[in-house]
Amino acid sequence: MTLALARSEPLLQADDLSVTFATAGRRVEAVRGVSLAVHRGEVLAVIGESGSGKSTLARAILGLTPPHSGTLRLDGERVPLAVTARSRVQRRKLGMVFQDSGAAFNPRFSVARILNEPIRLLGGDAGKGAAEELLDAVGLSGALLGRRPHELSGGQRQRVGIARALAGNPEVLICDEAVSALDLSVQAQILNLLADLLLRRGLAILFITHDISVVSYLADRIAVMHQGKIVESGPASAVLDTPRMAYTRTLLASAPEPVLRG
Ligand SMILES: Nc1ncnc2c1ncn2[C@@H]1O[C@H](COP(=O)(O)OP(=O)(O)OP(=O)(O)O)[C@@H](O)[C@H]1O
Repeated sequence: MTLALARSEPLLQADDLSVTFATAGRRVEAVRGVSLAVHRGEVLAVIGESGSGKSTLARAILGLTPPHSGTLRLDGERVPLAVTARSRVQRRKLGMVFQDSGAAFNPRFSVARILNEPIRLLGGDAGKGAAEELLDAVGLSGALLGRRPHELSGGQRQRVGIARALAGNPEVLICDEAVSALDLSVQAQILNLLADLLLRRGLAILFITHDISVVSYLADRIAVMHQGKIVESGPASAVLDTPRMAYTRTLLASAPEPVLRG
């Protein structure tokens, strides 16, 4: 998917990020010294089994779970790990797509309200057809603006989730299991949409999934996470075709056939 753009600063760069949870007298090192970089027009997939630390890594980058050490840069600019007024503004460069975006929507809100909330919050003009433009960007008709989440299909809800993530005009999309809850045919449509947005908007995508069958289509590079660490990374074809680590080979061996091939 990589655009033929001159290499500059990565849009997203994390160095030596670590996150530790202390619960009930037990320390869990969920993310251990993770470094990664994603450039404009590029998809980096982070794969790993459940509990390997993928979601914690995403949450740390988003400032939802502060890391205890490491550095984070967005578009070359250092972002404080702790959430501050300034880091909140800096993190507007990030958009987040969750596994089941619909579950996060207020069931009483219309699609228009779901989209207008972040538009207003980010200082945009919610009255000027911005929500309709967002729907258009994700391949949905403005006719859905009056619908409630339960009146949408799973695929439509995920498209609205992506539209909401785009509301702040982010440069980086962090997709955490963004297609894992969808039927195979709908997965393919959403992967195509993400590929399309990547090219049209010049985004960088960090695509987190336990499901290796979806990464061969979208990912330029793959980082394999195991017990909080990145144990192997490289171009997608190299990691998928000639994995170096036994862990990666086991992970790949347990994967179903790819949804789409790149
Ligand atoms: N808030 C928390 N408090 C304590 N431990 C946590 C917390 N969140 C995650 N963990 C632990 O951190 C480790 C990594 O979890 P994480 O959810 O990041 O993994 P994951 O790869 O995203 O898995 P999954 O896909 O199942 O969510 C696990 O051992 C998990 O139990």
